[in-house]
Amino acid sequence: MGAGCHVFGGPCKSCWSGPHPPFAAFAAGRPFAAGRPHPSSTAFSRVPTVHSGTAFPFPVPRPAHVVFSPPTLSFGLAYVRFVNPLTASSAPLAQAAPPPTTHHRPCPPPGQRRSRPSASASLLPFPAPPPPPICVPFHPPPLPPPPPLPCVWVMASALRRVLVLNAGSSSLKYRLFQVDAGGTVGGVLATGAATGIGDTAAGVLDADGVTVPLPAGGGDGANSHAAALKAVMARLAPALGTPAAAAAAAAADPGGGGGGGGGGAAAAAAFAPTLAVGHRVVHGGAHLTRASVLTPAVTAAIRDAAALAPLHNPANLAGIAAAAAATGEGVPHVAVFDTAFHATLPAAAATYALPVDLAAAHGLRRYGFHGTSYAWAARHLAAAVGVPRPALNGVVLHLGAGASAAALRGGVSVDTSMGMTPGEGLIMATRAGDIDAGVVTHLMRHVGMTAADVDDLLTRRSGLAGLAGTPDMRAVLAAADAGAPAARLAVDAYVHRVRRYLGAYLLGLGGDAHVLAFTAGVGEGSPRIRAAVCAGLERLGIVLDGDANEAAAAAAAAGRVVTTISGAASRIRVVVVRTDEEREIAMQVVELLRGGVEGGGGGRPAAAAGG
Ligand SMILES: Nc1ncnc2c1ncn2[C@@H]1O[C@H](COP(=O)(O)OP(=O)(O)O)[C@@H](O)[C@H]1O
Ligand SMILES: CC(=O)OP(=O)(O)O
Ligand SMILES: [Mg+2]
Repeated sequence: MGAGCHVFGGPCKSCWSGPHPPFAAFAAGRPFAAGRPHPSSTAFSRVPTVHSGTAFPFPVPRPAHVVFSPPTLSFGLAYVRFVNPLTASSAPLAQAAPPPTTHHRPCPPPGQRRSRPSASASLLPFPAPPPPPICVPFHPPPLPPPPPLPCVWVMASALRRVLVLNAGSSSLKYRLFQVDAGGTVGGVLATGAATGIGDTAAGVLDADGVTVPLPAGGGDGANSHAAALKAVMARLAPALGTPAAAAAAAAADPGGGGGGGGGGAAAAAAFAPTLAVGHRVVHGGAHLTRASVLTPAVTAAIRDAAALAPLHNPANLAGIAAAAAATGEGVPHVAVFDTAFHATLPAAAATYALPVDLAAAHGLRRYGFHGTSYAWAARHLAAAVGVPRPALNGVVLHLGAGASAAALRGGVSVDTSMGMTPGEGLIMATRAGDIDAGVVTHLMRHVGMTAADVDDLLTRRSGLAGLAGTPDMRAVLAAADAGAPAARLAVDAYVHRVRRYLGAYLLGLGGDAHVLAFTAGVGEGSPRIRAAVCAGLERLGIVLDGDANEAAAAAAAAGRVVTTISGAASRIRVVVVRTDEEREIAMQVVELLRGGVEGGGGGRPAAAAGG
């Protein structure tokens, strides 16, 4: 960090010697111009040492691309320099790049050892240096390079809206939030979801309750994320007010009226850098352990991690590329990682019992997912239970289409059921969860399946879909009620798996849990599953109140985030948390850009981070 550059705090003498150019531009009502590079853009010393104590000692990337440099303290304003999220051209960005993941290193002939990996490439805190690894060739699928964006300056305190994009494999959900002058994420200005992306049939965009077909046969391909994003940005143009979004609206609706797509000229005129975009990114790999402004280095690391989350990261990257192209310059993009919340996993919980050299060379370890949902739960549970967050112990069950469990000790993740990929752990809508690795080799040796076949089987054709013929728990429960044996077995196996993890985590917490929380589609929607999970656990201190359990959905529908469903005799408070991953992402975006609290996704509670 350059002398005098007080990250988050004081004047940045090494950046600006005279009036601060972006502030001058802002004061004059002009869009901010590209700034000259910060002379010390590897500086960002306020990132808390999440690798202290029991935390996993991974190198925490220092987001060199973000430099808070208030020029004049009397104004109380902070500027954030956002460099190009997607190109890798500038020298400071190259410095910021995380260590290369080892699977990109060239391999010697199979079976031969390669030279010892560098310290920065070692992923686990092994006490003794491991022997040189045996090389196993590993080739992640190639992904197209994202489009370039120029450097921009944004005044963080000017943020008034955050667009959150959650790009799934076949869907693109979005929500546009209002942000007030104090940085509080407020009302929803627009919401919607594009579905059917990648299908041969036409996809649809459901925007604020209005369903429209996605454009088919366009120049950039029908039913692609890019096509869906284009349609979404056209709908949002009046609210977004970026020149690129306005141009998209004008192109989609040259008449300028109706359907939410008009107003392009007005939007362009009203352009101001008051918008940020938050992206849900499922896998951040070993190095992206907190919400990060998208830079070439960050984007490259997400691409590296795509091999570990093949259902999710490629879709996330497609969403990022399409959104960056749609918003144009002047808009910071921030990635919020599912894996980040689990950066605190102790080594014992994150380690696979594999040869240490092989694991280190190839990043074979447990990461954990659904961290945005757990961060949201942790935000709300401490207050609901009445303990400070750094003292909060409990178990959270995120039971959605993808499902996982997490144990929180001291408000941070100390164990979780998903592993290197989001395939481990609980039975899910279409994923098998835990399975003997021998099943995989058996299928390959004796059934003739390829790795891709097994991937497809375990991630898309298993779970509830494999057991009961439908991925939807509501349909499975209805079939079970109608007496279908396969559906009954599916429910029993599902509940059995959840209880296996619940028991393990309660034991891991030494019986000292304040709270058991259910969240996500099944966790929030099904009193039956909640009751089955909690049945007979009175001696462990878990006693449901049947009426409260049945009434929880109504409380959630009325806007309540945490609803208690346990009775007075319950030592452990049992609750339903209405998860809101999009709002959590928006909050982390604002927190990051304003330089205040360092994100609930950072694996440490805000208080411990000193924010
Ligand atoms: N009332 C309900 N009872 C049981 N399951 C439900 C209910 N509502 C939704 N679900 C299940 O929740 C799942 C979707 O959960 P959600 O958290 O929205 O998943 P995701 O975000 O991973 O797509 C679906 O598989 C659906 O079957
Ligand atoms: C990580 C994961 O499984 O996400 P989802 O539940 O959205 O599929
Ligand atoms: Mg989900």
